Amino acid sequence: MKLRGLYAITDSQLLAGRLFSHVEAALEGGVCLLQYRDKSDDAARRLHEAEGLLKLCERYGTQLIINDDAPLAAHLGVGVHLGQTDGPLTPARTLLGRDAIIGSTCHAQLELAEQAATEGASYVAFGRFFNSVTKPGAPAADIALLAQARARVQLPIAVIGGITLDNAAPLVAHGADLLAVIHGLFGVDSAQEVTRRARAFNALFAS
Ligand SMILES: Cc1ncc(COP(=O)(O)OP(=O)(O)O)c(N)n1
Ligand SMILES: Cc1nc(C(=O)O)sc1CCOP(=O)(O)O
Ligand SMILES: [Mg+2]
Repeated sequence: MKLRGLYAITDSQLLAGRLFSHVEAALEGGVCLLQYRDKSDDAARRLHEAEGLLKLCERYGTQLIINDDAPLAAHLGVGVHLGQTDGPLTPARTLLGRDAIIGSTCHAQLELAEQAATEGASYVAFGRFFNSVTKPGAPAADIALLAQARARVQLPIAVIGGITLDNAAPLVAHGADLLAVIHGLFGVDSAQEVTRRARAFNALFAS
């Protein structure tokens, strides 16, 4: 499966009361990967929501990724995204199997991306490229990093942090494969607008 296009990420506060409707609207517009990102420790709600999102993803032929939680990903038979403090990649690969999609946060450090590739990651993620409402304190990354990453790491490259329709095109032009977006996709009341934005993000990969 080719990892290229919009990588939609949920946010429990932003999507409170409209998680499924806004996610379905995004899927309608086209989503390559959907990440369920819930930073709470409400295990029952997390399981219920992740199961619901998996059903939606299956209907639209989209892969679901669970943020932080490899055991939950294993329970559902889906992929996982792990940050630098979310546990090692190698045991996650053993747990989830060779076909699972496993992503790794590499901030702005090429060495972390090379290590992630060695340890079996499916894609590497760099960021934050712009000011982020969701995670303002994330370490900053510069767009020049992307050409270096392309040369040194043979994996799909995800970019994240403050990405909107107004600033995403240069990231794609400099080698990004996946645009990982929360607020720039879901930060709007109208489900129709979410669908429009999803289509517009994907159109950036058309040429
Ligand atoms: C695609 C993607 N890239 C980076 C992150 C950030 O992961 P992490 O550093 O573990 O931070 P949290 O998202 O867990 O707060 C991500 N989730 N997805
Ligand atoms: C979850 C996350 N990780 C980041 C990193 O740089 O690693 S930035 C970020 C927030 C992404 O949300 P938004 O699209 O609303 O800025
Ligand atoms: Mg994490």
